[in-house]
Amino acid sequence: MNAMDQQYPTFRILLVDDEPAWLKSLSLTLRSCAGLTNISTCQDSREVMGLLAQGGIGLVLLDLTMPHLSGEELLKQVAEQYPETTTIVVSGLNQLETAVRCMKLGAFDYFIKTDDEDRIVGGVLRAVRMKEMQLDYLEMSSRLASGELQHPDAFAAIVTADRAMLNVFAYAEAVAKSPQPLMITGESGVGKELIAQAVHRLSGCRGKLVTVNVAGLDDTVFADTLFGHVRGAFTGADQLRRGMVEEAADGTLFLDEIGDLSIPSQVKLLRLLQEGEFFPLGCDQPRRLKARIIVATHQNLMEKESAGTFRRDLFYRLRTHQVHVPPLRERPGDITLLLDHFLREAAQALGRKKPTPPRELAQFLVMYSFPGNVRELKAMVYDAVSIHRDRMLSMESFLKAVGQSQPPVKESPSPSRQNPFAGFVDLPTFSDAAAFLVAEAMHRANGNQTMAARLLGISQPALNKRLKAMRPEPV
Ligand SMILES: Nc1ncnc2c1ncn2[C@@H]1O[C@H](COP(=O)(O)OP(=O)(O)OP(=O)(O)O)[C@@H](O)[C@H]1O
Repeated sequence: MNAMDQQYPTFRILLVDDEPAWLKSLSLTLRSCAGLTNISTCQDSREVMGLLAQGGIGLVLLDLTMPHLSGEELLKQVAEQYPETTTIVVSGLNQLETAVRCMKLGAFDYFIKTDDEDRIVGGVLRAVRMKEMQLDYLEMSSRLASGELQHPDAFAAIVTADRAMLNVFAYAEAVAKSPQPLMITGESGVGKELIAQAVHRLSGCRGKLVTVNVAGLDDTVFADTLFGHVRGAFTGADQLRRGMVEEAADGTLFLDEIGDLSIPSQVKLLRLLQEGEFFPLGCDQPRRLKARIIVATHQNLMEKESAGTFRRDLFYRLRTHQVHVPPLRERPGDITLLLDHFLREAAQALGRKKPTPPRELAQFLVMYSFPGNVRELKAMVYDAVSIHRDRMLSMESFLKAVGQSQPPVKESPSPSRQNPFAGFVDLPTFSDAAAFLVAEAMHRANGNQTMAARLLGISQPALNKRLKAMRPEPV
């Protein structure tokens, strides 16, 4: 056995045959035609199990007619003891029954030595890819199971301590190197683009991250933006235009707002993903897709697919890997962290000292639903910092922002507008009703008097007086 350069693939390919000339010519062919360099050879089939025990071998190519231990017997032993190892038979025997028996024993493929060289090379490459996908999958599963991030620095721009967000990071890291598409879903402003940037960083791709917002692009503009055109492709095309797919070569193409894509553009995108090639307008030479595709949407594509406005085949293709970023209101702990982060960032950007937020601000924000998510919080903080004058940040701009962006009260009568006493047989007294109301407001405001007073529409001193009056007399 002689070890050769350990380069590609990451696992070793072992060629087993008792004819040294065949071993030499096969390894040379695999090296020169397929770029496979991580190859070892073995002339004595009795040594194979020992070599497998040392580890690192992912694929075995074996002959059938060998002295001492036949290829078929060896195949049986490998399948039993190393089922994760892929085996390919390359035999001198052109017998259908033997081939069927080998496949039943678990061989991945069966070739005859007189087969076309291209066929053998193609079969080996198929097995290598399959093995790579298996290893990829195993690595992904173990990373997900461990829950630990190998490169937390890739997510440094994303401020969070939320468990669900950390799970999103673990998943994103696990699939970052996969060539398959990734779909990022979540409400507007939750940080989907930041996740796409982190995945690109983790992918190890040399190329750029190219972002295209596809919302509002009609089909012609979509095709031109993605695929580009050659000079003279249409009237006015006096310059060649490189499409974004080409710009993103060896990198990532991030298609934002994918839920807004028109049906004809969906067909074009599906073709790109299925065939792995595209034609710039006016060009009859296909170009290869060399970019990894990430898409994002705030829409429910499953619903769009049921309604017939999003193609099912594209939907399933795009969500090979899928990650959902939770809305900000579901991660209240992050609100305080993000408030502090944006206060520092805004103060720095505006060349001011970081203001101190009033104590009740964080509690107040936690009660807000943030329809615009982190983007909305960021805008609120920047606005407040830009207008504040004192050392202490005022609540005013936050109250105003929340008042303005709360969704309008629905048409249907809300419970608060119905008469809560209508069903009572015995009415409570005025003071009992007021005490219940005050207790409920304090509960909803998490004990914050300023907030509770706002909910009741009275001043804070007035609320304070009522609270004191409600306290039981000391005995
Ligand atoms: N966890 C976070 N930490 C720091 N900044 C964040 C975080 N999440 C979002 N942001 C900031 O909020 C803004 C919106 O984020 P981003 O553009 O990634 O959201 P999105 O989900 O892609 O929005 P849309 O659906 O509208 O495209 C950006 O300025 C981003 O930097």
